[in-house]
Amino acid sequence: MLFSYDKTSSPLLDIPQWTLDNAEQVFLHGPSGSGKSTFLNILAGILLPNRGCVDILGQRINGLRSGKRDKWRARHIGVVFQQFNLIPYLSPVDNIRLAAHFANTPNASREASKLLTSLSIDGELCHRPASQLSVGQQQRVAIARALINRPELIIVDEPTSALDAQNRDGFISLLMDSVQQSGAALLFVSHDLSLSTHFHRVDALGKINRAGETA
Ligand SMILES: Nc1ncnc2c1ncn2[C@@H]1O[C@H](COP(=O)(O)OP(=O)(O)OP(=O)(O)O)[C@@H](O)[C@H]1O
Repeated sequence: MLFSYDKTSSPLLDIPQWTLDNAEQVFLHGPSGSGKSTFLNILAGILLPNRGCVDILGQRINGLRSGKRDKWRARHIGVVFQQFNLIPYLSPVDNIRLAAHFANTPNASREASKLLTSLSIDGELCHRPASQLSVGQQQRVAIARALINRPELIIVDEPTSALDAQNRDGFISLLMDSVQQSGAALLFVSHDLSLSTHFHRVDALGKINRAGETA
């Protein structure tokens, strides 16, 4: 798979092959600007490779039209991005119900409340606008939102960089517990190598990216 933002320049990513097994938990690291977030966006079908293909669960996602790709992502991939991307004026419950709506997931309200309770967001907090939650609470809502459609793959892009060590460890253990319970595969991107001990496999983007070798 080859990718560059500017098609006239040399590729940012040139990844001959990379695979993730069912239920595998992989930590991917690399220096700032090396293309980690870009790689995640390609795996999630938000960006398309210029050449090559991305197959997830037997589906060639770069072969799907944009609308179908969005639907497919909603059903099969849960994402937690750096800024959480919660809708600020919607409550935790409504943020999660919206994600469920995109994937036609049934019983979303009941499931959303169950998930939020399991992540210690309950009572009045569930109905407050997301903008009025603390960073730690927003993270937990983002985890719940990533899990609501029972995705087979969860992609997490360094949501811990703004946290102190205690909150960071809390976030990682909540995430790992939730992912283990759901049986999903997990790809977690960070440049903080100290977090890598929690994972089955550790990959360096520079090792899997041929463009990185020559840069
Ligand atoms: N939309 C864009 N258009 C053009 N160039 C971009 C775009 N997004 C990112 N880039 C560039 O692509 C390169 C890789 O960016 P990316 O965000 O994937 O790196 P990263 O490894 O995730 O970095 P960080 O660890 O700092 O988050 C950087 O040089 C960045 O400036």
